[in-house]
Amino acid sequence: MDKFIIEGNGPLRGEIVASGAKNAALPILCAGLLSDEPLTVTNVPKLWDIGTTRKLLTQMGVTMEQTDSHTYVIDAKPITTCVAPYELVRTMRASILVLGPLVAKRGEAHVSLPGGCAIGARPVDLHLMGLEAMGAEITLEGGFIHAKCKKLRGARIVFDTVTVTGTENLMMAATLAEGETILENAAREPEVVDTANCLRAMGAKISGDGTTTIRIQGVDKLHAATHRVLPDRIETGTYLVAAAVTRGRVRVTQTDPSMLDAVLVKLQQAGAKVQTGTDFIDIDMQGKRPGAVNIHTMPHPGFPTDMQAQMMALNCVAEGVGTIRETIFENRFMHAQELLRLGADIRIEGNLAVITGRERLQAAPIMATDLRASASLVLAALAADGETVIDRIYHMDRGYEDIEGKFQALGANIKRIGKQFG
Ligand SMILES: CC(=O)N[C@H]1[C@@H](OP(=O)(O)OP(=O)(O)OC[C@H]2O[C@@H](n3ccc(=O)[nH]c3=O)[C@H](O)[C@@H]2O)O[C@H](CO)[C@@H](O)[C@@H]1O
Ligand SMILES: C=C(OP(=O)(O)O)C(=O)O
Repeated sequence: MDKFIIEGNGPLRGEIVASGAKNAALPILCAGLLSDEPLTVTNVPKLWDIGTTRKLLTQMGVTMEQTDSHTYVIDAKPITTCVAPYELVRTMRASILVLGPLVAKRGEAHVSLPGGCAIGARPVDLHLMGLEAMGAEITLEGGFIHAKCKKLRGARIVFDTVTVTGTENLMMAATLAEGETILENAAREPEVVDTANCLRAMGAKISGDGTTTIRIQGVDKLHAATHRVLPDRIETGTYLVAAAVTRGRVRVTQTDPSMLDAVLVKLQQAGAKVQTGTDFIDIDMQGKRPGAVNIHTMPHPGFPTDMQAQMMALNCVAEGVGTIRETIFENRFMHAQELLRLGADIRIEGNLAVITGRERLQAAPIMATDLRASASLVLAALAADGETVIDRIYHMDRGYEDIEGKFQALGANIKRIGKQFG
């Protein structure tokens, strides 16, 4: 199993390019199932989850041809089966995103129930409730969701909890339904908007994405299109926090600062000088130790839960006491146990973490438990004295392209032992 060896060696300095967003690329690749004509997707990040999506689609008979390092052409015309098997779904929960497109276009779907994961139970009841409201017949048997419907019909669907993939799944399904679908209390994440942009390029009639009410007027069919995936705001944010943790100065280019408002405000509160252009963000700690910040995770445009672990790493080395309240997932503090092993001072009370910053952390062998937890451990290791070995970093390969390459470009002393991904 791959490990990272990281030696904290002072401030990170330099420039990196943001990759395409994992959480937009995944629904967009699945949107290819909605048409019998090809969908070309560019700026697809090189990640494990993209490889898993490719396996998932190709085992259905769909072709997903890679035409250059970051471009895929999906052709769902030759589809032979509408099954998403357990072996793939269990490694990537976002596999649930094939459910809506399959029922809408093919009239049936058989998707393994994703089950719980390291960050919480993560049920999919709202995805199912929405499809049922649109006329699908849903049964659960043998660990599978079986959904059937000759033709979905438009419905008004009210989410009692904001769900990102739930919004995307139902928005995709509604593009081919009869009549109008209204999604209330919809997720406003930029990745939902990017998915809507791709669907519109395919001929879908969608309005209101980016607000809490999305309206979709069903059409008979979707057509060929090309779409560029938007930049990854969480990857961007992770490198900005890495700069803050190491008291460095970093520029992230080919990104979009408008998607990171809540994160940039917190970095400024931590003492960072932040400057933005249309497609870049500069952060400069001017050699100073960051100050502790208080975080409360919220659906977009609030502070993203996917940046919570990284901010905990920041608070571990900050001056003062910072609190983090996780309101989206019930079990997303797994990184805290490992940060403690590096000498951090963290007290957990339910969904609240109280962190007292330490001037320095000390290297120790630690283990990654989920994607963003891994990122927080890398950041903490960069600010620790000595050589930290992080095990199970395959989690990080799910969501960060060329991790070592990008950190090394910023001057970090990081190397991988084991088999290089890619
Ligand atoms: C591939 C992808 O885009 N993943 C993101 C997506 O995950 P994902 O879409 O799975 O997360 P959701 O937005 O659905 O989850 C939000 C909350 O709603 C609950 N819930 C969700 C669906 C449902 O049917 N019933 C229910 O109760 C969840 O358990 C959780 O407590 O949004 C999360 C929240 O921003 C991010 O952390 C993930 O990175
Ligand atoms: C939790 C995440 O991803 P996923 O929903 O794919 O597990 C994430 O990107 O932080």
